Amino acid sequence: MAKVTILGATGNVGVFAAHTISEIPYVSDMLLVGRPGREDFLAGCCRDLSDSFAARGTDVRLSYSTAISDAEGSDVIISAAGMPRRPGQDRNDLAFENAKITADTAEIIGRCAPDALLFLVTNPVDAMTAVALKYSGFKPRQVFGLGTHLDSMRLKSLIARYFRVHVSEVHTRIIGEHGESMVPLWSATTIGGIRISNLPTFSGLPAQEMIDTVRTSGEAIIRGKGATVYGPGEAIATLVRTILGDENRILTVSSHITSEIHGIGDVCIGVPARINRNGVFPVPISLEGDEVAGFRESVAKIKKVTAEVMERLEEAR
Ligand SMILES: NC(=O)c1ccc[n+]([C@@H]2O[C@H](COP(=O)([O-])OP(=O)(O)OC[C@H]3O[C@@H](n4cnc5c(N)ncnc54)[C@H](O)[C@@H]3O)[C@@H](O)[C@H]2O)c1
Ligand SMILES: O=C(O)C[C@H](O)C(=O)O
Repeated sequence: MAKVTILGATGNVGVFAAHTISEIPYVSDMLLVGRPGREDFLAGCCRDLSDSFAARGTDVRLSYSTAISDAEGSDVIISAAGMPRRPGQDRNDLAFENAKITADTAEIIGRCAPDALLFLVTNPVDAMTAVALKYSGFKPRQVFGLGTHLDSMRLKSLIARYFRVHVSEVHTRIIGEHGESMVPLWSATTIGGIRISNLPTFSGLPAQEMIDTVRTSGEAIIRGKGATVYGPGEAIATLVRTILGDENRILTVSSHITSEIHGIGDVCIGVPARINRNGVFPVPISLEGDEVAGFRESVAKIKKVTAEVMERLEEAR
Protein backbone atom coordinates (compact mmCIF):
# COMPACT_ATOMS: atom_id res chain seq x y z
CA MET A 1 0.00 0.00 0.00
CA ALA A 2 1.20 3.51 -0.68
CA LYS A 3 1.27 7.08 0.56
CA VAL A 4 0.59 9.80 -1.99
CA THR A 5 1.14 13.48 -1.23
CA ILE A 6 -0.35 16.34 -3.22
CA LEU A 7 1.33 19.77 -3.06
CA GLY A 8 -0.85 22.67 -4.17
CA ALA A 9 -3.79 20.67 -2.86
CA THR A 10 -5.98 23.76 -2.42
CA GLY A 11 -5.81 24.54 -6.14
CA ASN A 12 -8.18 23.54 -8.92
CA VAL A 13 -6.01 20.67 -10.14
CA GLY A 14 -4.88 19.58 -6.66
CA VAL A 15 -8.39 19.18 -5.28
CA PHE A 16 -9.68 17.15 -8.22
CA ALA A 17 -6.49 15.05 -8.35
CA ALA A 18 -7.09 14.15 -4.70
CA HIS A 19 -10.48 12.81 -5.73
CA THR A 20 -9.22 10.80 -8.72
CA ILE A 21 -6.21 9.41 -6.85
CA SER A 22 -8.37 8.27 -3.96
CA GLU A 23 -9.99 5.80 -6.40
CA ILE A 24 -6.68 3.98 -6.97
CA PRO A 25 -6.78 0.74 -4.97
CA TYR A 26 -3.06 0.82 -3.97
CA VAL A 27 -3.42 4.16 -2.17
CA SER A 28 -3.72 3.74 1.59
CA ASP A 29 -2.68 7.24 2.73
CA MET A 30 -3.13 10.59 1.12
CA LEU A 31 -1.69 13.86 2.39
CA LEU A 32 -2.95 17.20 1.12
CA VAL A 33 -0.42 20.00 1.48
CA GLY A 34 -1.34 23.66 1.15
CA ARG A 35 0.14 26.98 2.13
CA PRO A 36 -0.04 28.30 5.71
CA GLY A 37 -3.30 30.18 6.10
CA ARG A 38 -5.23 27.62 4.07
CA GLU A 39 -5.90 25.23 6.98
CA ASP A 40 -9.68 25.78 6.97
CA PHE A 41 -9.90 25.05 3.26
CA LEU A 42 -7.73 21.94 3.63
CA ALA A 43 -9.83 20.71 6.57
CA GLY A 44 -12.96 21.30 4.50
CA CYS A 45 -11.49 19.36 1.56
CA CYS A 46 -10.64 16.43 3.82
CA ARG A 47 -14.16 16.30 5.25
CA ASP A 48 -15.78 16.60 1.82
CA LEU A 49 -13.52 13.93 0.32
CA SER A 50 -14.10 11.64 3.33
CA ASP A 51 -17.82 11.87 2.69
CA SER A 52 -17.21 10.82 -0.93
CA PHE A 53 -15.06 7.90 0.29
CA ALA A 54 -17.88 6.76 2.54
CA ALA A 55 -20.39 7.02 -0.28
CA ARG A 56 -18.07 5.12 -2.63
CA GLY A 57 -16.71 2.61 -0.13
CA THR A 58 -13.10 3.81 -0.43
CA ASP A 59 -10.72 3.27 2.47
CA VAL A 60 -7.98 5.92 2.30
CA ARG A 61 -6.46 7.59 5.37
CA LEU A 62 -6.64 11.28 4.57
CA SER A 63 -4.75 14.10 6.29
CA TYR A 64 -3.60 17.63 5.59
CA SER A 65 -0.65 19.80 6.46
CA THR A 66 0.98 23.10 5.64
CA ALA A 67 4.48 21.60 6.02
CA ILE A 68 5.98 20.01 2.93
CA SER A 69 8.26 17.95 5.16
CA ASP A 70 5.19 15.91 6.22
CA ALA A 71 5.53 14.27 2.79
CA GLU A 72 8.14 12.05 4.48
CA GLY A 73 7.45 8.38 3.72
CA SER A 74 5.54 9.15 0.52
CA ASP A 75 5.82 6.85 -2.46
CA VAL A 76 4.63 9.50 -4.91
CA ILE A 77 4.59 13.28 -4.45
CA ILE A 78 2.62 15.34 -6.93
CA SER A 79 3.36 19.03 -7.24
CA ALA A 80 0.61 21.20 -8.65
CA ALA A 81 1.76 24.21 -6.60
CA GLY A 82 2.19 27.43 -8.50
CA MET A 83 0.48 29.98 -10.68
CA PRO A 84 -1.77 28.94 -13.54
CA ARG A 85 -1.76 31.05 -16.71
CA ARG A 86 -4.43 33.57 -17.50
CA PRO A 87 -6.03 33.86 -20.95
CA GLY A 88 -3.53 35.42 -23.35
CA GLN A 89 -0.50 34.16 -21.40
CA ASP A 90 1.88 31.45 -22.58
CA ARG A 91 2.77 28.70 -20.09
CA ASN A 92 6.39 29.85 -20.36
CA ASP A 93 5.39 33.25 -18.94
CA LEU A 94 5.01 31.44 -15.60
CA ALA A 95 8.50 29.95 -15.71
CA PHE A 96 10.46 32.03 -13.24
CA GLU A 97 7.78 32.51 -10.56
CA ASN A 98 6.87 28.82 -10.60
CA ALA A 99 10.53 27.77 -10.73
CA LYS A 100 11.17 29.52 -7.42
CA ILE A 101 8.32 27.57 -5.81
CA THR A 102 9.42 24.32 -7.48
CA ALA A 103 13.08 24.70 -6.48
CA ASP A 104 12.22 25.40 -2.81
CA THR A 105 9.78 22.50 -2.77
CA ALA A 106 12.15 20.08 -4.47
CA GLU A 107 14.92 20.85 -1.98
CA ILE A 108 12.66 19.96 0.92
CA ILE A 109 11.41 16.81 -0.81
CA GLY A 110 14.99 15.76 -1.57
CA ARG A 111 15.75 15.85 2.14
CA CYS A 112 12.54 14.49 3.64
CA ALA A 113 11.46 11.86 1.09
CA PRO A 114 14.63 10.72 -0.70
CA ASP A 115 13.05 7.53 -2.05
CA ALA A 116 9.87 9.10 -3.42
CA LEU A 117 8.93 9.70 -7.04
CA LEU A 118 8.33 13.40 -7.69
CA PHE A 119 5.66 14.16 -10.28
CA LEU A 120 5.44 17.71 -11.64
CA VAL A 121 2.21 19.21 -12.91
CA THR A 122 3.10 22.89 -12.46
CA ASN A 123 3.69 24.76 -15.71
CA PRO A 124 5.72 25.17 -17.79
CA VAL A 125 5.99 21.52 -16.91
CA ASP A 126 9.12 20.59 -18.90
CA ALA A 127 11.26 23.33 -17.37
CA MET A 128 9.74 22.64 -13.93
CA THR A 129 10.72 18.97 -14.24
CA ALA A 130 14.32 20.04 -14.89
CA VAL A 131 14.25 22.43 -11.93
CA ALA A 132 12.83 19.75 -9.64
CA LEU A 133 15.42 17.24 -10.84
CA LYS A 134 18.26 19.62 -10.07
CA TYR A 135 17.06 20.91 -6.69
CA SER A 136 15.81 17.60 -5.31
CA GLY A 137 19.12 15.89 -6.05
CA PHE A 138 17.03 12.88 -7.15
CA LYS A 139 17.97 10.39 -9.83
CA PRO A 140 16.40 11.07 -13.26
CA ARG A 141 14.10 8.05 -12.93
CA GLN A 142 12.54 9.63 -9.82
CA VAL A 143 11.43 12.93 -11.36
CA PHE A 144 8.97 13.40 -14.18
CA GLY A 145 6.28 15.74 -15.41
CA LEU A 146 2.81 15.36 -16.87
CA GLY A 147 4.49 16.35 -20.14
CA THR A 148 2.54 15.62 -23.30
CA HIS A 149 0.41 12.84 -21.82
CA LEU A 150 -2.63 15.12 -21.61
CA ASP A 151 -1.96 16.44 -25.14
CA SER A 152 -1.77 12.84 -26.38
CA MET A 153 -5.13 12.10 -24.71
CA ARG A 154 -6.65 15.19 -26.34
CA LEU A 155 -5.47 14.04 -29.77
CA LYS A 156 -6.67 10.50 -29.09
CA SER A 157 -10.14 11.81 -28.35
CA LEU A 158 -10.27 13.86 -31.58
CA ILE A 159 -9.09 10.90 -33.69
CA ALA A 160 -11.60 8.56 -32.06
CA ARG A 161 -14.42 10.99 -32.78
CA TYR A 162 -13.30 11.47 -36.39
CA PHE A 163 -13.17 7.72 -37.10
CA ARG A 164 -16.19 7.00 -34.87
CA VAL A 165 -14.34 4.37 -32.88
CA HIS A 166 -13.98 3.82 -29.16
CA VAL A 167 -11.02 5.74 -27.68
CA SER A 168 -9.45 2.46 -26.59
CA GLU A 169 -8.99 1.59 -30.32
CA VAL A 170 -6.74 4.63 -30.84
CA HIS A 171 -3.08 4.73 -29.89
CA THR A 172 -1.29 7.99 -30.52
CA ARG A 173 1.44 10.16 -29.09
CA ILE A 174 2.46 13.75 -28.96
CA ILE A 175 6.04 14.30 -27.86
CA GLY A 176 8.15 17.38 -27.13
CA GLU A 177 7.05 20.49 -25.29
CA HIS A 178 3.77 20.66 -23.40
CA GLY A 179 3.24 23.84 -25.37
CA GLU A 180 3.39 25.42 -28.82
CA SER A 181 6.25 23.29 -30.19
CA MET A 182 4.63 19.90 -29.38
CA VAL A 183 5.17 17.23 -32.07
CA PRO A 184 2.43 14.76 -33.09
CA LEU A 185 3.75 11.32 -33.97
CA TRP A 186 1.50 10.19 -36.81
CA SER A 187 4.08 7.46 -37.41
CA ALA A 188 3.13 6.00 -34.02
CA THR A 189 -0.63 6.39 -34.42
CA THR A 190 -2.78 3.30 -34.88
CA ILE A 191 -6.48 2.60 -34.97
CA GLY A 192 -7.53 -0.92 -34.06
CA GLY A 193 -3.83 -1.82 -34.34
CA ILE A 194 -3.61 -0.57 -37.94
CA ARG A 195 -1.21 2.25 -38.74
CA ILE A 196 -3.35 5.32 -39.39
CA SER A 197 -1.60 6.12 -42.71
CA ASN A 198 -2.66 2.66 -44.01
CA LEU A 199 -6.34 3.49 -43.61
CA PRO A 200 -8.03 4.68 -46.83
CA THR A 201 -9.70 7.55 -44.98
CA PHE A 202 -6.34 8.92 -43.71
CA SER A 203 -5.92 11.29 -46.65
CA GLY A 204 -9.03 13.22 -45.59
CA LEU A 205 -7.95 13.51 -41.95
CA PRO A 206 -7.85 17.17 -40.84
CA ALA A 207 -4.51 16.53 -39.13
CA GLN A 208 -3.37 20.15 -38.87
CA GLU A 209 -6.75 21.26 -37.56
CA MET A 210 -6.61 18.52 -34.94
CA ILE A 211 -3.16 19.54 -33.77
CA ASP A 212 -4.18 23.19 -33.63
CA THR A 213 -7.15 22.17 -31.47
CA VAL A 214 -4.85 20.26 -29.10
CA ARG A 215 -2.35 23.14 -28.97
CA THR A 216 -5.03 25.61 -28.00
CA SER A 217 -7.09 23.31 -25.75
CA GLY A 218 -5.69 24.54 -22.45
CA GLU A 219 -6.18 28.18 -23.34
CA ALA A 220 -9.71 27.58 -24.67
CA ILE A 221 -10.73 25.78 -21.46
CA ILE A 222 -9.17 28.45 -19.26
CA ARG A 223 -11.02 31.17 -21.23
CA GLY A 224 -14.27 29.27 -20.84
CA LYS A 225 -14.21 28.01 -17.25
CA GLY A 226 -11.11 29.46 -15.59
CA ALA A 227 -9.02 26.27 -15.28
CA THR A 228 -8.38 22.85 -16.79
CA VAL A 229 -9.32 20.33 -14.13
CA TYR A 230 -10.92 17.06 -15.24
CA GLY A 231 -8.44 16.26 -18.04
CA PRO A 232 -5.33 16.86 -15.90
CA GLY A 233 -6.93 15.23 -12.85
CA GLU A 234 -7.67 11.98 -14.68
CA ALA A 235 -4.30 12.05 -16.48
CA ILE A 236 -2.52 12.44 -13.13
CA ALA A 237 -4.43 9.47 -11.72
CA THR A 238 -3.51 7.30 -14.73
CA LEU A 239 0.18 7.95 -14.10
CA VAL A 240 -0.07 7.34 -10.35
CA ARG A 241 -1.97 4.09 -10.98
CA THR A 242 0.69 3.02 -13.49
CA ILE A 243 3.42 3.60 -10.92
CA LEU A 244 1.76 2.04 -7.90
CA GLY A 245 0.46 -0.92 -9.89
CA ASP A 246 3.98 -1.44 -11.30
CA GLU A 247 2.24 -1.63 -14.67
CA ASN A 248 5.16 -0.88 -17.03
CA ARG A 249 2.84 1.09 -19.31
CA ILE A 250 4.51 3.33 -21.88
CA LEU A 251 3.10 6.82 -21.46
CA THR A 252 4.34 10.15 -22.73
CA VAL A 253 5.73 12.13 -19.82
CA SER A 254 8.34 14.79 -19.33
CA SER A 255 11.49 12.94 -18.49
CA HIS A 256 15.24 13.56 -18.55
CA ILE A 257 16.65 12.10 -21.77
CA THR A 258 20.31 11.63 -22.52
CA SER A 259 20.44 10.25 -26.08
CA GLU A 260 17.38 8.01 -26.42
CA ILE A 261 15.88 9.82 -29.41
CA HIS A 262 18.24 10.35 -32.38
CA GLY A 263 21.09 11.03 -29.95
CA ILE A 264 19.32 14.15 -28.68
CA GLY A 265 19.63 14.71 -24.96
CA ASP A 266 20.29 16.58 -21.75
CA VAL A 267 16.79 17.98 -21.48
CA CYS A 268 13.53 17.19 -19.69
CA ILE A 269 10.87 16.84 -22.37
CA GLY A 270 7.78 14.81 -23.27
CA VAL A 271 8.84 11.37 -24.52
CA PRO A 272 7.46 7.84 -24.34
CA ALA A 273 8.63 6.28 -21.10
CA ARG A 274 8.13 2.95 -19.41
CA ILE A 275 6.65 3.65 -16.01
CA ASN A 276 6.65 1.40 -12.98
CA ARG A 277 7.14 1.45 -9.23
CA ASN A 278 10.83 2.39 -9.67
CA GLY A 279 10.01 5.44 -11.74
CA VAL A 280 10.21 6.58 -15.30
CA PHE A 281 12.45 5.18 -18.02
CA PRO A 282 12.51 6.87 -21.47
CA VAL A 283 12.11 4.43 -24.35
CA PRO A 284 14.57 4.82 -27.26
CA ILE A 285 12.61 5.48 -30.46
CA SER A 286 13.20 6.42 -34.11
CA LEU A 287 11.14 9.26 -35.51
CA GLU A 288 10.14 9.65 -39.15
CA GLY A 289 10.34 12.54 -41.64
CA ASP A 290 9.35 15.95 -40.24
CA GLU A 291 9.06 14.53 -36.75
CA VAL A 292 12.85 14.65 -36.26
CA ALA A 293 13.15 18.34 -37.13
CA GLY A 294 10.03 19.13 -35.08
CA PHE A 295 11.47 17.35 -32.05
CA ARG A 296 14.85 19.09 -32.44
CA GLU A 297 13.06 22.45 -32.53
CA SER A 298 11.05 21.59 -29.44
CA VAL A 299 14.20 20.46 -27.60
CA ALA A 300 15.99 23.69 -28.53
CA LYS A 301 13.08 25.78 -27.25
CA ILE A 302 12.81 23.92 -23.93
CA LYS A 303 16.57 24.00 -23.41
CA LYS A 304 16.52 27.78 -23.85
CA VAL A 305 13.62 28.32 -21.42
CA THR A 306 15.19 25.91 -18.91
CA ALA A 307 18.65 27.52 -19.13
CA GLU A 308 17.18 31.01 -18.62
CA VAL A 309 15.18 29.87 -15.62
CA MET A 310 18.14 28.06 -14.06
CA GLU A 311 20.32 31.14 -14.49
CA ARG A 312 17.74 33.47 -12.92
CA LEU A 313 17.20 31.00 -10.08
CA GLU A 314 20.93 30.90 -9.35
CA GLU A 315 21.01 34.70 -9.23
CA ALA A 316 17.94 34.92 -7.02
CA ARG A 317 19.00 32.33 -4.44
N1 LIG B 1 0.94 20.05 -16.97
C1 LIG B 1 -0.36 20.14 -17.20
O1 LIG B 1 -0.89 19.49 -18.10
C2 LIG B 1 -1.19 21.03 -16.33
C3 LIG B 1 -2.58 20.94 -16.32
C4 LIG B 1 -3.30 21.81 -15.51
C5 LIG B 1 -2.65 22.73 -14.70
N2 LIG B 1 -1.30 22.78 -14.74
C6 LIG B 1 -0.55 23.72 -13.91
O2 LIG B 1 -0.72 23.35 -12.54
C7 LIG B 1 -0.58 24.51 -11.70
C8 LIG B 1 -1.80 24.63 -10.79
O3 LIG B 1 -2.95 24.91 -11.58
P1 LIG B 1 -4.36 25.23 -10.86
O4 LIG B 1 -5.32 25.49 -11.93
O5 LIG B 1 -4.63 24.20 -9.83
O6 LIG B 1 -4.01 26.61 -10.12
P2 LIG B 1 -4.66 27.19 -8.79
O7 LIG B 1 -4.36 28.65 -8.76
O8 LIG B 1 -6.08 26.77 -8.66
O9 LIG B 1 -3.84 26.47 -7.63
C9 LIG B 1 -2.51 26.78 -7.41
C10 LIG B 1 -2.03 26.06 -6.18
O10 LIG B 1 -0.67 26.44 -5.99
C11 LIG B 1 -0.52 26.97 -4.68
N3 LIG B 1 0.48 28.04 -4.71
C12 LIG B 1 0.42 29.20 -5.38
N4 LIG B 1 1.51 29.95 -5.12
C13 LIG B 1 2.27 29.22 -4.24
C14 LIG B 1 3.50 29.46 -3.57
N5 LIG B 1 4.18 30.60 -3.73
N6 LIG B 1 3.98 28.49 -2.78
C15 LIG B 1 3.29 27.33 -2.60
N7 LIG B 1 2.12 27.06 -3.20
C16 LIG B 1 1.61 28.00 -3.99
C17 LIG B 1 -1.89 27.52 -4.31
O11 LIG B 1 -2.03 27.63 -2.90
C18 LIG B 1 -2.79 26.47 -4.92
O12 LIG B 1 -2.88 25.35 -4.06
C19 LIG B 1 -0.40 25.69 -12.68
O13 LIG B 1 0.97 25.97 -12.85
C20 LIG B 1 -1.01 25.17 -13.97
O14 LIG B 1 -0.52 25.84 -15.11
C21 LIG B 1 -0.57 21.96 -15.52
O1 LIG C 1 -3.16 25.15 -20.57
C1 LIG C 1 -2.83 25.32 -19.40
O2 LIG C 1 -2.27 26.34 -18.99
C2 LIG C 1 -3.12 24.23 -18.40
C3 LIG C 1 -2.57 22.91 -18.83
O3 LIG C 1 -1.24 23.00 -19.24
C4 LIG C 1 -3.40 22.24 -19.88
O4 LIG C 1 -2.91 21.98 -20.99
O5 LIG C 1 -4.56 21.92 -19.59
